[in-house]
Amino acid sequence: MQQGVALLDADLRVVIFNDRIGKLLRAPKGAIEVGVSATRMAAQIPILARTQQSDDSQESWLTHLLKCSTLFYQEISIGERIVSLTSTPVDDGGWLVSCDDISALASIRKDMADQNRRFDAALANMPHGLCMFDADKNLLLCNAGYCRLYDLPETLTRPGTPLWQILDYRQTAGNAPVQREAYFDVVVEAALKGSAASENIVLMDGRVIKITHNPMENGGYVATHEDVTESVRAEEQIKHMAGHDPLTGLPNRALLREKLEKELALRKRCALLCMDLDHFKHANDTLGHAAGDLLLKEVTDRLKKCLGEGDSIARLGGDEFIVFQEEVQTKERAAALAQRLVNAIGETFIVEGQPVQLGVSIGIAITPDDGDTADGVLKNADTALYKAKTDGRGTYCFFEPAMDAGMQKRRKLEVDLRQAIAGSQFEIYYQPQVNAGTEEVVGFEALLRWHHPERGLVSPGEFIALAEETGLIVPLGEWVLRQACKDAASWPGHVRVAVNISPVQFRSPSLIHTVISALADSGLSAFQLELEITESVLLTDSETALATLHHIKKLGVRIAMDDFGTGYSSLSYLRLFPFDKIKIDQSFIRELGDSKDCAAIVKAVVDLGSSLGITTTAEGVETTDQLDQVREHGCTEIQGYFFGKPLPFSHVEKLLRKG
Ligand SMILES: Nc1nc2c(ncn2[C@@H]2O[C@@H]3COP(=O)(O)O[C@H]4[C@@H](O)[C@H](n5cnc6c(=O)[nH]c(N)nc65)O[C@@H]4COP(=O)(O)O[C@H]3[C@H]2O)c(=O)[nH]1
Repeated sequence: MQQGVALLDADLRVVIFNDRIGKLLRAPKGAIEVGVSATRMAAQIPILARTQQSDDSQESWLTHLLKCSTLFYQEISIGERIVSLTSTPVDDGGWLVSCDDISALASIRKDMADQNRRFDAALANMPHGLCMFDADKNLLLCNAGYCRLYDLPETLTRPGTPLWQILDYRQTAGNAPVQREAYFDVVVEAALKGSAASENIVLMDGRVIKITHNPMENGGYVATHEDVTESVRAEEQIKHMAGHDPLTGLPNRALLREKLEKELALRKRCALLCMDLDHFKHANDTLGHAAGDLLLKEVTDRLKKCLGEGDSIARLGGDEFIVFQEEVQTKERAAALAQRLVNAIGETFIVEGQPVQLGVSIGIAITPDDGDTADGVLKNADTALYKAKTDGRGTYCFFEPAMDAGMQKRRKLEVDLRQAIAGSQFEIYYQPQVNAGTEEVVGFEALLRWHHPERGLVSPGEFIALAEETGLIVPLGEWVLRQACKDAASWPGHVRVAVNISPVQFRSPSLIHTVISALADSGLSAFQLELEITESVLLTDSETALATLHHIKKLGVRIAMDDFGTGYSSLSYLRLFPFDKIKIDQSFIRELGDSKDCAAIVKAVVDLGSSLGITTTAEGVETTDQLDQVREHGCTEIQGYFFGKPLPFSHVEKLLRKG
């Protein structure tokens, strides 16, 4: 038997006992014997007389036995052991005393108490709110985090508090869910019906609380409440950044495409206005990028002000914007918006105290007529934009299917052009320039020709503009310059070669280096080289352009102003730079016979040239009549079919040999 037992009679004397009791109580020998009284036992075994420290009873075993007749239970520490001591009154007035080693049980109980304490502490320190409600939506328990989250008074945290009472309080405190009904449906009712889920609930004070609720077996639910405002904001920010342009805050291409796809699915009639700022690159280059950014923000503000209700705007990058106009029943509505945009951007901007003039070109496509996919509509609006730009910029243009064919042709030409540059399909033709008096050849103008594998000889009028737009003119122009120098190096020293330099090529930072190395590689004297530029070179960033011109002129290379008279300010540019030559545009020469004005202009230019000591060349002289007139006006040099069409290099050699 594990238990120790002893039976006491009504006089509290031992009637019977087993050995185990003495061992468990660590009784000295003879302390428990038949006939021994409880008082004597207590004297021999002190713990039986000691007042209890634990339990509710403050009595000792002996005191209780002497005055009481109810069951008495004690736990006593004896050395390392915990021993239970139970004294049960028996019917004839005696007691049955039993004791047991409950050390193992006591240790389990202690562990459980510790665990409970730890659980309570964890509950109190939990950063999240935790609450439990029963099936009738009455509070079972909540932790400190829950109270902190909603600033609940203690009276509302007591078990039994109805949920509606807590929510009413939160309503007045300003932190109830914004959509209280929805909160009930998606969280409370769902949990009570037995489904576990997680929901983000927005509160009246703007915070976002993630509520995770789990149904309990008894029909109630337990929920955690976590303040996720910060992470939701961060997530929103990241999402916003993915769909927006950081500089202007406008939606970007990805977001625009998304919106467009949605509208297209509804088959609504909307307008897409694809915009490109005119002269922005120049402003950005001259003012610097910081000012360029300010300018773009200002542009954005102006564009926004032009929009009507339901219209939206996006930035595709650089100086490209898109306006999306909803519900466009008539083209006039889109045209009116486009005109407002053109007018707004046409007004002078002031950036860092500097006036800046921009413009905007707009291509318009209407859905679903001009495309039923986002990419299709965007492409067509872009095609119309290209047309608006070639129509002279600062204007708008609606997409027409015929434009598409033109655009495809242009794309094909671009592909061909790239292949041509890589595959050496170019050749330079040379057109003689003669002295007006002696008719001696003084030079040749280098004119580019393209031997297209399918189309045969293609003239520069068809591809120079495209080469400029795509930037291909830079490598192409460099090839012309190097080849022309190489060819001219075999000519007599007094025969010059004139090479056209495109404004795009002129702005390229490598131009000066290219000129120097073309001369060095070919061995051509700098004085034999003439660069022909048009006034558009000086139109933008004239200070840098003038510096480049001076640098090249210092090398000994001559500079000619081409197409003189076709621009607006040819005359004023003559004051800015000491040109070596003015080439009077062939449009004046062609009209010489019919227009007195043209004759007067040619005369004025020649006079101006002679007073400034500048050579004047009449371009496009085809007839004896034209030749006589330009000679009469005093032109120094002549170029035109009258003296010779542009010829391949091999013919030039023969011509020069003939003298
Ligand atoms: N009807 C008529 N035309 C005449 C007469 N005399 C000359 N022409 C043509 O007038 C153009 C003169 O060249 P441009 O004004 O510099 O105009 C050139 C020039 O601006 C550009 N270009 C040609 N080659 C190059 C080049 O290597 N680089 C650059 N950047 N542009 C070039 O292409 C333009 C056109 O070149 P082309 O077709 O070769 O046309 C040439 C020439 O063939 C004439 O008596 N009657």
